[in-house]
Amino acid sequence: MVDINKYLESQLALAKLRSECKSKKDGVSLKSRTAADHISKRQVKKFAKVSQKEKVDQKSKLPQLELNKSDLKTEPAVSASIAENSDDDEDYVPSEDEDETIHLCPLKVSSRAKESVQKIIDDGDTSFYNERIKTWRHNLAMACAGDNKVEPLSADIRYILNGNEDPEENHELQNGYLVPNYIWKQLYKFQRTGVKWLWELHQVQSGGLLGDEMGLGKTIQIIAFLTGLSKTNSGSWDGLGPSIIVAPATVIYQWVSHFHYWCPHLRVAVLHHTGSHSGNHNKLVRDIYASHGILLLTYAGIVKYHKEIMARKWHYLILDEGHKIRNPDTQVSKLIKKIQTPHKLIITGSPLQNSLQELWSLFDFMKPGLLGTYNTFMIHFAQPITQGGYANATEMQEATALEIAKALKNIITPYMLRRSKTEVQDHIKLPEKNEQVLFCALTVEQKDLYLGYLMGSTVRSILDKENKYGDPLRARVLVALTTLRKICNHPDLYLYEAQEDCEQVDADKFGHWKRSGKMSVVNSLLKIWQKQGHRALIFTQSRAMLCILEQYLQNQKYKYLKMDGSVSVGQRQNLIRTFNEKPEYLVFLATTRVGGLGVNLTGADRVIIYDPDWNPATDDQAKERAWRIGQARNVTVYRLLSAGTIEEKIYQRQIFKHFLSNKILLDPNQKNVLSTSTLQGLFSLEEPNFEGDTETASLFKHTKINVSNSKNTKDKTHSRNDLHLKKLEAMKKMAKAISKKISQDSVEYKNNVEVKDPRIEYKRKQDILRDPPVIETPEINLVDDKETNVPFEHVLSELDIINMHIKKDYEETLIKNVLKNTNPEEKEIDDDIEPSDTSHININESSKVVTSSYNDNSKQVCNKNINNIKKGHKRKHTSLMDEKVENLVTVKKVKKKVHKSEIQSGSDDDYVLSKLFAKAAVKNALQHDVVVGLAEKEKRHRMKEEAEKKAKDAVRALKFSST
Ligand SMILES: Nc1ncnc2c1ncn2[C@@H]1O[C@H](COP(=O)(O)OP(=O)(O)OP(=O)(O)O)[C@@H](O)[C@H]1O
Repeated sequence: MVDINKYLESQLALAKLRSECKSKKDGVSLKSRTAADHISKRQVKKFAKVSQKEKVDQKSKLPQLELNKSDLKTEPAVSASIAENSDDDEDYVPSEDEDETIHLCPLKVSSRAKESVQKIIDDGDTSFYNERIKTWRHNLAMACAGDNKVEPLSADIRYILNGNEDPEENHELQNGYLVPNYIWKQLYKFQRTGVKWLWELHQVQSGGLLGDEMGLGKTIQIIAFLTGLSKTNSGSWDGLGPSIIVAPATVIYQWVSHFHYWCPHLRVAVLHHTGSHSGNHNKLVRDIYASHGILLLTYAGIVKYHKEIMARKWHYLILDEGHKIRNPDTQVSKLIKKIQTPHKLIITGSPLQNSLQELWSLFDFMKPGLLGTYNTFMIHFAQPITQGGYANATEMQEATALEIAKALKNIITPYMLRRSKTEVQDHIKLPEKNEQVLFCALTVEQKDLYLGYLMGSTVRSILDKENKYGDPLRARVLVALTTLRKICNHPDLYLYEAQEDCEQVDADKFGHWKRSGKMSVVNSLLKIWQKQGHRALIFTQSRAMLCILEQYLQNQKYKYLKMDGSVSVGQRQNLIRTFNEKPEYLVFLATTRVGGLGVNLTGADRVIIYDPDWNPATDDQAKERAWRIGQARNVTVYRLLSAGTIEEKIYQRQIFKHFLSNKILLDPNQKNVLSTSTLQGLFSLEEPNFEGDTETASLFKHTKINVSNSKNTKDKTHSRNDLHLKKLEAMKKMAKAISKKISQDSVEYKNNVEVKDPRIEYKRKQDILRDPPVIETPEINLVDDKETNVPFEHVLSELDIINMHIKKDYEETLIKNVLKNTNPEEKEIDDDIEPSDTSHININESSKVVTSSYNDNSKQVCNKNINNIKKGHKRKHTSLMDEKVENLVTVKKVKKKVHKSEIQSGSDDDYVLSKLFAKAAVKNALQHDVVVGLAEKEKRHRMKEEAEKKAKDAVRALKFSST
């Protein structure tokens, strides 16, 4: 006889298995798998194209970058050929082009960034230049005559208005070099040293690198020096001859405005299609050359106008952000090195970014031969120093690296002047800067998509040891990493790519901030900062992400300005000026590449680096836009990283590069920390360890920020917050226990009372087991929207938090159920809960009242809440819950009163962090400065002698190679 129960059981088990397989293959959802399949198919097509192109390139003998797995173990560097072919991925690919570009965003974001701003006009147009000079002379004469209402102001006019008499007065340095007093007196002491150093280099006709940290006034030092030359009637040009300054597109007009202010008599023209010159650009070059003026070009401009430029011999060639020629193989590097001039200068705050090869390229421009031939330098210097930097280096390798790094430092020191902000702090008195790395949790959707893609065919093909998928491995790695980074930023960046062309984008849902862990953090930060009166810069690598952020800012009605490649080069400086001058703008939103280099954005005192770059210098440059001369308020920088993902690996890689760079530029004894990463490691999703730390946080444990223990913290806020957290945890545990009990009770109860049919009963049991009551983690958001006069911090008791922020009224239902289904024998519900911080709920069947071991106050609140629930009273916020507005505080109308003490940056930051931790949006925070500046002086004497010998050999080899 067939046992009907057994049959049903097996059928149910089968059905369950099928449905599980269908919905969650390999632990990811169907949606995730479908998206990964779509994307992988497209990517395969792309690889085929790249592979084809590489074959063609090989045939035509174009410069090739070698591809092998060991390369990728250390860095997934990018080849130009790949960049050209991966249109969709160009956001994350280094590029020189900062000119107009298209948006890759499906949203139509109305651009409020296009403010009507006045354009800076260069001296390309001769009549305009003559007019400007006339006005300046007139104003100067008026100022000398005592009129103090002249406009526009230049440095010399201001000097007169400040009570000085003679604008022509000069300060004389050695060998008759003259610098006008109106500039000299304005320079900080270290800047004067810079001008003297430039003059020394000039006299021996040597090139040099001015490498002061970002924001210390390199531009002013160069302008002061050139002004001095123009006043010193000596040399082959009898003063200053025609000169070229090459600069990133975003800052060429910044140069114009600085020249007009500091050195109004010089003619400064922009050779770019946005410049004021009309007619033939050859004529402009001729005019500027004849008038001993300054010609400003972008790096792309060098390629465009190289024939006109190379046809002449120039007095000075200055490369602003000269690290742009760090790759010796690019066309622009090669062309720049061919321009005829005896005086070459590089200005950059990031002279060494990725590898020592870059240093070689910079010196090859400004001091050819100093570092020998490329091959000799790489073998005798770059390789041993890099090797010694890895965590798995032998003691011998470390000692050798140390000595060679010292030798290299000695060689380059005379031609490189670099001062850090710390060194000159006594002069410039910069406010404090606090820099933190926030490890943000992925949302459930992001995690699902991330894992789905990791299991997809693109990643499988990369990790396949036999590599049966064929070349190009590098292209596949790059594309896969880029895809993962998109998921980390926002799921829609990935899903949009995965969908079919004909599918419509739902503009309401697309890019919603709640679907991205990092955007949720941005949302909290901006709310808090707006209340605290801070203003923020937000940098992201990708234009599509910029678009999503812009849409978010518009939805939230924040005032912002936006700058990316689509903003005309001629308008960028004005946009920056508008932001600095108008405090009503809360946010300046920019792509790291366009807005992160060379510009002054001191209007902001908060910076968010939304996504990390492989190259730490890119992020460093961006964050320094706010923390520079001219900044009066303390600056806080947050780098956002998705915990456990590729972004953590990028950050670790950044730290390694910092060590490498510091070894040469600062301290050869820099300690190494990281091992080389593997492909396997890049394509994984790390879970936090047993202590809840992310991989990086556990590596740099000593720099971890413990909000509750932080010294500067406002004690009250923290202890209160700590209390909330503990109680929240306790409440969560309690909720779990109650829920468990309810399901048990209800099963038992129904078993006894209702159920007759064994098949129905079995099915019901299975359903409960398959779909246990969902324990919603109470999501909290401590930031309020509405206003009352109740102090913000005092409003939220722990019960309020639970009651206010739970989803779908879970807790209310839960308590109601408990009241209905209490078990007299069950006293202590949860053994895990510690007596000190918990509410051991005793359930009294007869009275059906929940009592707890809270203090009286809490008890009252609790009872009041329960009574309210019983009476069917709902809090005001429930109406919003009904509208399914999750994550928003809707409870009480609260006005955040900003305490004076909170205005101090330190406590502000701690306050902000405590909020972020409380919401569990941030898993860990590290003090970035400490991580990077970790320079334990580990002297390794044992092998010193041998290492020194190797270093001497290296220097000898280098000298030999350059003769
Ligand atoms: N001596 C000075 N007097 C007044 N302002 C100064 C002085 N030196 C620098 N500044 C101001 O400091 C800011 C930073 O200067 P600048 O842009 O030249 O820095 P930088 O070193 O070139 O930075 P970056 O490497 O980021 O390009 C500018 O706003 C500049 O006007």
